[in-house]
This record gives sequence, C-alpha cells and structure tokens, in this order.
Amino acid sequence: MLYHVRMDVRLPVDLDPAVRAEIIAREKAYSQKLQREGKWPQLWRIAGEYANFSILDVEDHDELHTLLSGLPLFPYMEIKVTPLAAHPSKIAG
Ligand SMILES: O=C(O)CC1=CCC(=O)O1
Repeated sequence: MLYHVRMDVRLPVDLDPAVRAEIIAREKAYSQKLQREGKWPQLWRIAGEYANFSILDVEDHDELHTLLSGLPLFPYMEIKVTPLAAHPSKIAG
C-alpha cells in the first residue's frame, strides 16, 4: 500500500546541539535503510520549511505506524498521513 506522508520537524530550540546532531544522524541512517529496502521510495524536502513529503510503500497501516513511530525524530514531528488509491485515469507505466 502507498501512503503520502507529510512530516513537519519541530525540534526544541533549546535542545543540546550534540543531541540534535545525534538524533538527525540516526534519522538519516534509519530513513536510508528503509529507502534501500524499497519501503521509502520518495523523500522530498518542502522548499523553505523543515518538513518533507514522503511516499512510503508498506504492507498495511500497522507496518506504516511501526515504521513512523520508529523514526528517531518521531517525538519531534507532526505527521499527516494520506492513504493513496489507484486513480482510474492513470495510464499504465
Ligand atoms: O529532515 C526531515 O525532513 C526529517 C527526515 C525524514 C527522513 C530523514 O532523513 O530526515
């Protein structure tokens, strides 16, 4: 199943810079592992915002939740999920 996910990052301004850097490094490693596995096929920065648009390709809502709640930045993000269905006008390919 495909999901469109918007993630807005809201790190506290007073967070220790070393802790911030460590969380972001773990987030990068976590997301790149999922990208290599094909579960996170699209990741785009929203220009001008500390936010991204992602497409996630997982089995079901439960796997999506497991994946999202495992993000190192999960405690610091607002996440909006939109499940995607096939559009009848889309041509093959
Ligand atoms: O910086 C972000 O948009 C948050 C994030 C998600 C995956 C990643 O590597 O960073």
